[in-house]
Amino acid sequence: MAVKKVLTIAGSDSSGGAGLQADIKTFEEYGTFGCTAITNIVTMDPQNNWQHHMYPVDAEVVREQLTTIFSGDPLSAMKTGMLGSINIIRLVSKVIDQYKMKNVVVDPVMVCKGEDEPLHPENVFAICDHLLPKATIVTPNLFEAAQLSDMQILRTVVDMKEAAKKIVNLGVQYVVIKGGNRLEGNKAIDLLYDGSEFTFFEAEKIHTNYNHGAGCTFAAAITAGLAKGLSVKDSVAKAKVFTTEGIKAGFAFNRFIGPVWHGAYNKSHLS
Ligand SMILES: Nc1ncnc2c1ncn2[C@@H]1O[C@H](COP(=O)(O)OP(=O)(O)O)[C@@H](O)[C@H]1O
Ligand SMILES: Cc1ncc(COP(=O)(O)O)c(C=O)c1O
Repeated sequence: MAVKKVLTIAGSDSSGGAGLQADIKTFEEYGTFGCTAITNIVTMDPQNNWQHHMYPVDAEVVREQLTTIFSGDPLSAMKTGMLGSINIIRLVSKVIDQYKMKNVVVDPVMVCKGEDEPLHPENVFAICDHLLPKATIVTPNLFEAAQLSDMQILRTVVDMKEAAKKIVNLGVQYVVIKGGNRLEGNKAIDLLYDGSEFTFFEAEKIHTNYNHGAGCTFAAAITAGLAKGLSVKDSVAKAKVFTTEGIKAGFAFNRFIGPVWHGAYNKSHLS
């Protein structure tokens, strides 16, 4: 059987843990073939407390990358990460229609970990208007879920349920809200909602700071699972285990940051 082609439209994280680097590493671990359209190049400054700098790619260049990618056989699934501008969000929306894409995973990246303001608040509205009605699943963390649902910061599972209902009302088929490290308690709880049923996915909370790229890895794993024909629920269940293994194997990249290791799941399951 031919290998399944999958796409990420995302920013580049040169440190290798997050962004499109996380995505293609994860796609590869799942045995799928990853294509990338780069929207931003993110650099981090070790002389300046790891301050992030964003170098946006022109929307026209993103369009050319997408034309390259869609010039062959159809893709089985796609995900979006850091999109950066309304023009790029609109472009992605058009491409989903033009190529009749199914299995669309939207990771509504608004901040890099540790920050608490959306980089571009206007993009939140554009994601809601142009992407969510066309997406199979959206994968916000607690902060992003609060932004999408126009709620205050989410603190409890009850808050997560309320936000999930509001987000599905925006037109997306499924939402999975990642409680992760930020939810109080000793479990990392994620909540999947399809408009009628709530499903919880739980793992022991791992006490680590080395979880850079966990969100990207989780969304990329869902994307690859869908491409391989898993249901949404099974894709999320497998992505949860895949990401948890990655976090357990996280390591210090330098004194500022520690990425997950995308190869951990297969290493532990194959050896
Ligand atoms: N410390 C942790 N222990 C266990 N699972 C975690 C931990 N931190 C995050 N996760 C899980 O990793 C996945 C990504 O979540 P998160 O890190 O919150 O996303 P993001 O990178 O978008 O903020 C989710 O399944 C979440 O529950
Ligand atoms: C390009 C890019 N995308 C996404 C993210 C978000 O990463 P995470 O998966 O840790 O939330 C980052 C964080 O640095 C990034 O640089």
